[in-house]
Amino acid sequence: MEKNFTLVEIQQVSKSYGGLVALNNVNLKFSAGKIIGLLGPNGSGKTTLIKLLNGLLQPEYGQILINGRKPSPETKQIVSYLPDTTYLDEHMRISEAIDLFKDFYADFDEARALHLLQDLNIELNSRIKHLSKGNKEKVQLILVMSRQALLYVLDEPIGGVDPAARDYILRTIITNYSPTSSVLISTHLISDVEQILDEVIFLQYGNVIRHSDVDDLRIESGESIDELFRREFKA
Ligand SMILES: Nc1ncnc2c1ncn2[C@@H]1O[C@H](COP(=O)(O)OP(=O)(O)OP(=O)(O)O)[C@@H](O)[C@H]1O
Repeated sequence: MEKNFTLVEIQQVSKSYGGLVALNNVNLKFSAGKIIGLLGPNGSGKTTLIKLLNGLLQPEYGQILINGRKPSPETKQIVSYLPDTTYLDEHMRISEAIDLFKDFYADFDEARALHLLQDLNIELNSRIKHLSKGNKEKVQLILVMSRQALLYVLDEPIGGVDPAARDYILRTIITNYSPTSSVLISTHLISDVEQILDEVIFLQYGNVIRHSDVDDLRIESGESIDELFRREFKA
């Protein structure tokens, strides 16, 4: 598969909850080999877009294609998704969660997961429910990033993680993904994450107001992405 082929196409997608428009005619294309930041104020539609990509919600209008296919059980085999809530059974031990991922995903790299857990001093025998909030997040992210997926979709991956571990995790994200895969990261921790981003999407009231190359945007605005975000979305 070539680098720079279109991995994800979001075509004229709208989604409402009752009368509230959460996404309004969203058009986006993601190429392979990119780390893309999905940024926007609270309630701008980031999680809604992520749930649509993962087939947890259906668009009212438009369509989404991932590697040419609509979100489905087939695309789950190529999309590795970190939700914004705990997805593991809290009673499980970490070793059991690893077994679960091994059973579920043919692309799961157990050796990689074990190596990352060891680097972050996380005990395999611990039960998920006994972990601190930050360590729980680390475990979930490690499992998701240990798949050899085509698309990683990470909804707020480092909110509860301490700054030192954040840097380690961000480095892990850069070194893990291959030139044919892409990473979509939704986050409010822009200054931490912007160092690894290739592209950025700004959402506001369900509309895409920017989708730009990060270096171009920095040169054009003379600001960091964090500064630009704060200025554009000033309350
Ligand atoms: N299940 C739901 N039922 C009704 N409204 C919803 C539901 N989920 C989201 N919304 C509304 O849709 C809009 C977009 O929400 P969404 O969670 O996608 O935003 P977000 O950008 O991820 O926000 P945050 O940064 O706070 O996580 C908001 O106005 C929210 O209140």
